[in-house]
Amino acid sequence: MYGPPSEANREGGIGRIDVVSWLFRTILDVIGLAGFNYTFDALNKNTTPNELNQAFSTIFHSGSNNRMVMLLRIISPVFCYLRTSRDAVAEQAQVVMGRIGRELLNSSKAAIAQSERGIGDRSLRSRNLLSLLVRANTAAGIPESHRLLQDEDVLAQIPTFLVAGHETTSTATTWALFALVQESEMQTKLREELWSAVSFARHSVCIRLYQQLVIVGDEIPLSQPVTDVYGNIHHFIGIQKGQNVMIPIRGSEYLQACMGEDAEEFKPDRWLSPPQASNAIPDVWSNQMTFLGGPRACIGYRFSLVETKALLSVLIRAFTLELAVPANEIIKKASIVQQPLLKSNPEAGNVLPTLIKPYTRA
Ligand code: HEM
Repeated sequence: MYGPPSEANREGGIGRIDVVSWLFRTILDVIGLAGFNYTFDALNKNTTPNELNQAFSTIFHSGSNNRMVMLLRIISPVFCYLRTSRDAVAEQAQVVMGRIGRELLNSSKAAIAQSERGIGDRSLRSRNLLSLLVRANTAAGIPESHRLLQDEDVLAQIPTFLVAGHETTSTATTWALFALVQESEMQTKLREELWSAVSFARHSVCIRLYQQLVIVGDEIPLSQPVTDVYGNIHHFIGIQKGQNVMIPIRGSEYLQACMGEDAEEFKPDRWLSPPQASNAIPDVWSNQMTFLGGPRACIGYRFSLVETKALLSVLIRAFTLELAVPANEIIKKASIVQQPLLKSNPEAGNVLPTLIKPYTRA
């Protein structure tokens, strides 16, 4: 794993880092503070990962075999009976998460009770997803009929926000940087725009090209008839209640019919005037299904976009970035989200080796 730019690899002001691991840590710190006012301190390389960080890593980064089992379990509940050696460890980690979650919930309740009495922390830091949930359920003046969440319901949101809000955003930002390190002209153009503080809207395309999530639903409408391998023409696909459906979000966003012939190109300027046909894509944001659409759409998409924009803004303004390996060395590994791997060394896990150099404005 590549660490921070050390003296050993710092040549001519150039450092070599692994973008994946540093973004992973950054987003963990962000979701900890913004989600529950919890300090993971993951960016601090000198401290041992704290208990929740360890529990979280155990549950969600427990090896490629587990990912395979996880995918199989999504495909069919039968595979839920398949135990892996890591299941017991993951269950133990869940106990730790539950305990810490309860502590966070109790301190959030105590802080809200204090602030209602006009004492305690009234800063922005005391406002986070957990405290908003607790406040919505407990604050004086909320009618009894609106207090719908039990403690267990609130607690269940902690792992939900950690899972839904962590790897998704860190991976989106990783692929955004992957696109930018290969297009030095685009990177320079972006840097100029950022220095002149113009909108970030164009960088949405990085998410469009690389992000992918497995989802579950109960109905598939077809915009055009489809002919199956037996020659039968289908105008709709009926699915049974409880059946799992995988939506190839990434595939839908490469559709030339919607995005034009250059659909596969990294071309941020397309968003200055998006193809008319892309309006047909069901979405909550920017003519793309990255965050899905409709009632099951991502509830954290605005949060995620703000995070990604803030990170790109800070990084691109402060550094010039280059791939530290040839681009064809980076392959994409499909999982819940698609991650980068080194073709010559997949055992190294998800990495994106990158050379960074401080940018000095002329
Ligand atoms: C680039 C980043 C992200 C992507 C691509 C993404 C994508 C998605 C997608 C496709 C879904 C629908 C999944 C399904 O129905 O099965 C979803 C749901 C969800 N997302 Fe995100 N997400 C991102 C970031 C976030 C963040 C930062 C948070 C929270 C802080 C978050 C919280 C959620 C939650 C709670 C759901 C479940 C919503 C529901 O079922 O009502 N997501 N996300």
